[in-house]
Amino acid sequence: MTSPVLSVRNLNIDYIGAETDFHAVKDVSFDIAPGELFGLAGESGCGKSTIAFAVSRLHRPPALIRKGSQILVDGRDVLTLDDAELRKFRWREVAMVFQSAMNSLNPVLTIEDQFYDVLRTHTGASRATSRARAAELLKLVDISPDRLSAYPHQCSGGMRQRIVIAICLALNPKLLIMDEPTTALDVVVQREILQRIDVLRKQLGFSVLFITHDLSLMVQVSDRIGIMLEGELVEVNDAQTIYHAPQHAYTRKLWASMPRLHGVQITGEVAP
Ligand SMILES: Nc1ncnc2c1ncn2[C@@H]1O[C@H](COP(=O)(O)OP(=O)(O)OP(=O)(O)O)[C@@H](O)[C@H]1O
Repeated sequence: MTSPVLSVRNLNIDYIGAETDFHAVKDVSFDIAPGELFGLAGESGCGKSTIAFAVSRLHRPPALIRKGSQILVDGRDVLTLDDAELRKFRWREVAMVFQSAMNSLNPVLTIEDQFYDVLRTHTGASRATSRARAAELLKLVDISPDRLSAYPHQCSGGMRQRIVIAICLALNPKLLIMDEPTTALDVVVQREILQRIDVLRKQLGFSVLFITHDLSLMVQVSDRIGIMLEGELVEVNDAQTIYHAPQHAYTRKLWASMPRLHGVQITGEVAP
């Protein structure tokens, strides 16, 4: 078997409180293979975002990762990285698209400058090199390079979200983490963005950790899915099994709680 890009082993995360600690992630283990799109689903508060932040080493106090937890990216434990190693790790190894990331673009910088910021800092790129690379990246997400001179407020929500994804792909990360990346967008735009991600990961070979509470959307785009319940990973299966023959009682309960899609395709293509 090919070595996984991400291997999470016995991950335990607490939120430290004044009175008591809250055990938000309980002994979670899973792998993501190269090029795989792995979905993490479960109701609000089950610990999905806490895992996403830990994998990108963006977790902050009061979140505390317990001893004995391991997060291996390409075999290297990211929990042991020092500050200098972390600067190289972020964007190059793992990039993260947050919930409503479209609002994270700097409103006073043009789209070109937002790319330049990342490319100059991490690769020392000149303005001309950065501009050429930014144009290439925008094309990947179906945006005309004419937009380079625009400001974020001149772009639609869906376009801004795709720009954030393009910036995330600028340094060819091995893993793209998308935490509810399209929740704030309408259904058609959501679908377009996820279709684009599906094409790109096949073309460029990166893996994706995709987080949403929307299981119907998830089965349409994921290879495998992990179901979380109150901090525990209760089932990991391929998308077909999660849809047609869920093994865990909680997965069945999740399905029962949402409108079932008819004619859903789970071959990687999003159903029309
Ligand atoms: N800074 C914090 N301090 C204390 N508890 C927190 C903090 N952040 C999150 N939690 C708790 O940890 C648990 C897991 O939260 P998390 O955001 O990871 O869930 P989630 O599954 O991503 O939910 P959602 O889908 O609503 O984003 C929740 O019970 C939440 O209330």
